Amino acid sequence: MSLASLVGGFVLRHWKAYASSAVMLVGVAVCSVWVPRKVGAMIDGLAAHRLSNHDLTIQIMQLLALGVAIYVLRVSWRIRLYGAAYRLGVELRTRLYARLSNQGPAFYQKQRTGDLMALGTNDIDAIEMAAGEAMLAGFDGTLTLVMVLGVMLLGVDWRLACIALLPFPLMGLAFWYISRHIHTAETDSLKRFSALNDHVQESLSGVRTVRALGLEKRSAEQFSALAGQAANASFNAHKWEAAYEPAVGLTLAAASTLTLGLGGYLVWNNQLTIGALTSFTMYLGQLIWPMFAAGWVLSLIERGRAGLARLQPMLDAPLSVEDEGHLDRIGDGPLVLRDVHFQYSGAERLALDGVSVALRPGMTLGLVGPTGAGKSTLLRVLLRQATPQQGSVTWGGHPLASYRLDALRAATSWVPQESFLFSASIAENIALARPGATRAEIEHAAGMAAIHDDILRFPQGYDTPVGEKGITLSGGQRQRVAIARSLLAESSLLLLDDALSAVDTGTETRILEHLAELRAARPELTAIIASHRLSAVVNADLIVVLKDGRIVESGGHEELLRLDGWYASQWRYQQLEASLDAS
Ligand SMILES: Nc1ncnc2c1ncn2[C@@H]1O[C@H](COP(=O)(O)OP(=O)(O)OP(=O)(O)O)[C@@H](O)[C@H]1O
Repeated sequence: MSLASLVGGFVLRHWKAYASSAVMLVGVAVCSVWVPRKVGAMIDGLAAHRLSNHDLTIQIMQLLALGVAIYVLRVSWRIRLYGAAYRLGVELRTRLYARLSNQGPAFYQKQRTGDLMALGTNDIDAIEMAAGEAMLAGFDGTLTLVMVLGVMLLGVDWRLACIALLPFPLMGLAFWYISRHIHTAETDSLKRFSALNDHVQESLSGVRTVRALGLEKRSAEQFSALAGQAANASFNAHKWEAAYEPAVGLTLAAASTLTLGLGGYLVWNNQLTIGALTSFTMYLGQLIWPMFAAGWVLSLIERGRAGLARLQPMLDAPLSVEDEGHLDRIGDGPLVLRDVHFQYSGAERLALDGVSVALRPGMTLGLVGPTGAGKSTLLRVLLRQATPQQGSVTWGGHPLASYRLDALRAATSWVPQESFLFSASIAENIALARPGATRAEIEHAAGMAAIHDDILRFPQGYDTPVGEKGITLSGGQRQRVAIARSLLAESSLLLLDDALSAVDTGTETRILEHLAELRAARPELTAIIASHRLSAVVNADLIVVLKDGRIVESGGHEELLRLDGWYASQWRYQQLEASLDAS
């Protein structure tokens, strides 16, 4: 979509605001055009001694009234127009946010957070300016230009008007040349600002790592370099914008010279009065605004076009996970993966290579294997964050893709390896999965996740703020808050992705006991526990060992020990490690 159709469509939808602004603008233009005529008539009246003191006072009062009317109308129409234009920013931001929140991990793997943030702020600001400031200056400038030219041609002297207009085509040529450079410079400026934003976002998110590695100086140098590049790019755009001013100045100087030359000649030959020449010169002065407005509008339009060119691909980016399902209730029946193959884009080998597993409702699957074996990827397939290139996944007798994403998400609770806490209280963080949950339900879930006692020790208990603006929880505490969140959701599929890795074995045992109680109370709850620590999966109904994306062993704990493969050797190793730790 072009900027013109975007802004045009917006103006049509908000035509009342734009139309009332235009009416007020016409009022401003009429009043402004009237002033020089009045001044010219006053001068001629004074020169001819036709004006009495009383007449002069009345005329001066009328001029003052015109000035006040112009002021009031200008303020009112700006308020009206800006009041409408800011809504375009809100609309675009809402669209961008909605699109981004529906994108999956594959999209975010290719995009930089700081860049997306810059799009939502700087670039949309530029587009908003094109619908507000540019429309304002464009309307105002065009109307003033038409009226002033009309009066100059028809109301003062057409010969003067024609000669004064001679330099204007050259100015148009200069404007065209400058605006092309502004577009390039603005595109570069927006890109550089994004890069700077990205650096700030990344280094602030990783500030502890930056400090721990002593990288402050290097990070500051990188920031300084990026800030310098952003400033240079912005300066370059402003340099081009500044080129409008001399073009306007030169055009006006040439027009004034030509006018005074011809005007002087006409006055000398009694073909023009001094008052008319004064009016004409004042009108010429009134052309300064439309000319500056033209430059300003062109540069705002180029800025808006550059912003839209960066924003549009994000709004149009295909969803990395399509939501084309129609079923909104998960059917009864097993969760079945059949010959699932999945390869990340750009990866050289398959992350899942022919995986087949069937889980009856209520079963617990333990997913183990060396690092990089494909455990998290398998969970991502179940979450529909990754779509297998081959094979099928069905749940309750229907392919996963036939469910609506919100239905799937409501039925699934996922605790990722790195759990994220929002800037809110602990209670609010737990209740995210079920916003209407009572305090008793939140505390019950926290008890199941073995975090209740820790929470009571925090300064404000469950109301303690966490996340960026609150206290920092330990990795284990964060994991347990995330587990509490997932248990509160009461969904039918629980996915734990190495979610107990940061808790000690005693806490792990307590959580697993609570999970066993939960499964006894809710026999339909299916759980998949991916873990490096085998103690987390010993009681699972089925344990699957993944290696290089393939299932290399599967069975119950005892069965796998008897098999004496990777699982058995890993079990012995981990048992030995635990006994060494205990001694
Ligand atoms: N986003 C990605 N893009 C490309 N390759 C990826 C991506 N995520 C994972 N991989 C690769 O896919 C393979 C499986 O990774 P996965 O995270 O599923 O393993 P894992 O068994 O969960 O590992 P860990 O136990 O270390 O968490 C690995 O080789 C990994 O490097």
